[in-house]
Amino acid sequence: MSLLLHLVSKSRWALVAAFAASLVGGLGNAALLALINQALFAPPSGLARLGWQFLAVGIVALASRTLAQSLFMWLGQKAKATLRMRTIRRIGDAAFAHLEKQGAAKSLAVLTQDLDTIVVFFVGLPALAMQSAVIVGCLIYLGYLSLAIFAVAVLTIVLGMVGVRYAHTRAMFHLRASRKREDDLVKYFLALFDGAKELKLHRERKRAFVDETLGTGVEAVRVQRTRGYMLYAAASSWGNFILFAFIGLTLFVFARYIQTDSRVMSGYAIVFVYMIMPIEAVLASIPGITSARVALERIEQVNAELLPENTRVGQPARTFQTIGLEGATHRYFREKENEVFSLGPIDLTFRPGELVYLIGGNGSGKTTLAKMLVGLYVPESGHVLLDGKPVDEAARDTYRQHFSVVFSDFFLFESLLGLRTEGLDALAQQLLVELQLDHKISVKDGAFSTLDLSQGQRKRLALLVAYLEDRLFYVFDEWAADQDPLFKEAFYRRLLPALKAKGKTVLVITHDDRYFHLADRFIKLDFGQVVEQGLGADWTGPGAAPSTHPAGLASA
Ligand SMILES: Nc1ncnc2c1ncn2[C@@H]1O[C@H](COP(=O)(O)OP(=O)(O)OP(=O)(O)O)[C@@H](O)[C@H]1O
Repeated sequence: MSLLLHLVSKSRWALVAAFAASLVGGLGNAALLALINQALFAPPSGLARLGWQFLAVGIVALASRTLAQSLFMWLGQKAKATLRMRTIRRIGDAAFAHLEKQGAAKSLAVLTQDLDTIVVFFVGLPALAMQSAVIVGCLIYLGYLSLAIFAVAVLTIVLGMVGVRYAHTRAMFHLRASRKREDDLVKYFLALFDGAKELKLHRERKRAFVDETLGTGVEAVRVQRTRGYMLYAAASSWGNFILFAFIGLTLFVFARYIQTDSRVMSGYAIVFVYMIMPIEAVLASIPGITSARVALERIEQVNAELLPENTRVGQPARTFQTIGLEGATHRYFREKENEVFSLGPIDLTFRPGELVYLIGGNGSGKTTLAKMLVGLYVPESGHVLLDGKPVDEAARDTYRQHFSVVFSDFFLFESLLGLRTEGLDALAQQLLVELQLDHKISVKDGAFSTLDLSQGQRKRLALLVAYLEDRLFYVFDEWAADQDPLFKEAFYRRLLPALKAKGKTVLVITHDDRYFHLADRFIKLDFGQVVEQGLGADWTGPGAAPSTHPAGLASA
């Protein structure tokens, strides 16, 4: 709840005003009751005065109710927007390794479900505050009518609360457990889309996934939610029973022993009948409050897991002398297989204008090395070096701005975000022509007209974005893998040398051994270790003899 208090403390005056308005509204309702009771026994001459009072109190009650509802609604939406931006910022600022480990499902569940639960709670607050005020007002009126009855009423409330509290503790357990399962459900919902092809092509797989994996999860959430809400229903019935027991005892037992006149008796009757609805409403709102509490816990937990990097915003240097790794290591622990993949220790240095190929078999650690080099992974031991100096946490974000990377699992945004070059559209359009994408896409105000492209075309577009970023160090992770021979040829023979000629450092992760000789040097990885290094010209493996004959294109 501390998060909620922190949130509302920023709008504390609105909150105070909302509660005050609710209180006035609720007390106004109780005052209307008292006036009705008075009117029943007032002489005709006193009715006009009571009528005016009734009208005035009625208007005040209505106005305060409207004000309270509007304010709580406003507070609810504000809390949602603030929490949403807070979570979005947390995700944006979190270390890449944390994001990769946590996956999207947890945060997605927070950004959608949990935030909505909190708004529902706020929307329900005016009713809750007002009904509570009505109950308080009714109790005060009861106390005014008879202190003894008031004491019995308080005793009844305490008794009712003990029962509700017990049910609440049990229900909370079920609601918490069901909320935890929701994270897995969101993950499976995403898999329904991401794995649509695989599911459509295999009926048994789809059946197993939908009926067993998803079906079991959905059923488990249903069972636990139902248990939780049924406990609240039982608590609500208990509350009602206690209330009726109190009314029965007061009217039929205590009234016989306590001196009462008919005005007091009718006052009891009106107040009791009037109190039933607010008490039921308050009891009914408890599950919503609990759900909001569970939602807040999840938001706090996800935010706590996404630790922000403690980086300082600085301008990246326009040049560098060396970028490298010194004794750098990284490990992945694969829980399911109970296996560890270790990369390193790696010692490497890169200089401006160098064209380096990183080669090695599948799973040898090339992508992991690239992620460490560009500052996405922090080496578990050793360092990333910029001009011979270790890059610490504060400098890491600035360090990353040296790189432009097209990963094999790259992502394309719908526009050229963060690029403010003069004549950006024209430059992009020109590159689209060179990459033979101009018949498919156009760029207007930095936005692409479409991203519905083939994988090879999308990669060319990613290359265009990287080119426009105009960074000092380029990394391409198996870029050419999805390209046809002509583009492959253009990539290795024209584009990479052109970048090198511009003084860029280029690290190319590749399996295309027929081009290895074009590198200034190559680095070979095997099982996470550098096993071979040399000049591209000295490459003696497959494709060592450079092919410059056009016939080579066809056989690529
Ligand atoms: N996020 C991850 N969590 C756990 N293990 C991982 C993760 N990413 C990669 N690995 C494992 O680390 C090893 C190295 O992976 P990496 O992607 O660096 O290899 P690679 O040489 O780039 O392979 P490829 O040529 O197939 O792309 C592999 O065994 C892979 O299964």
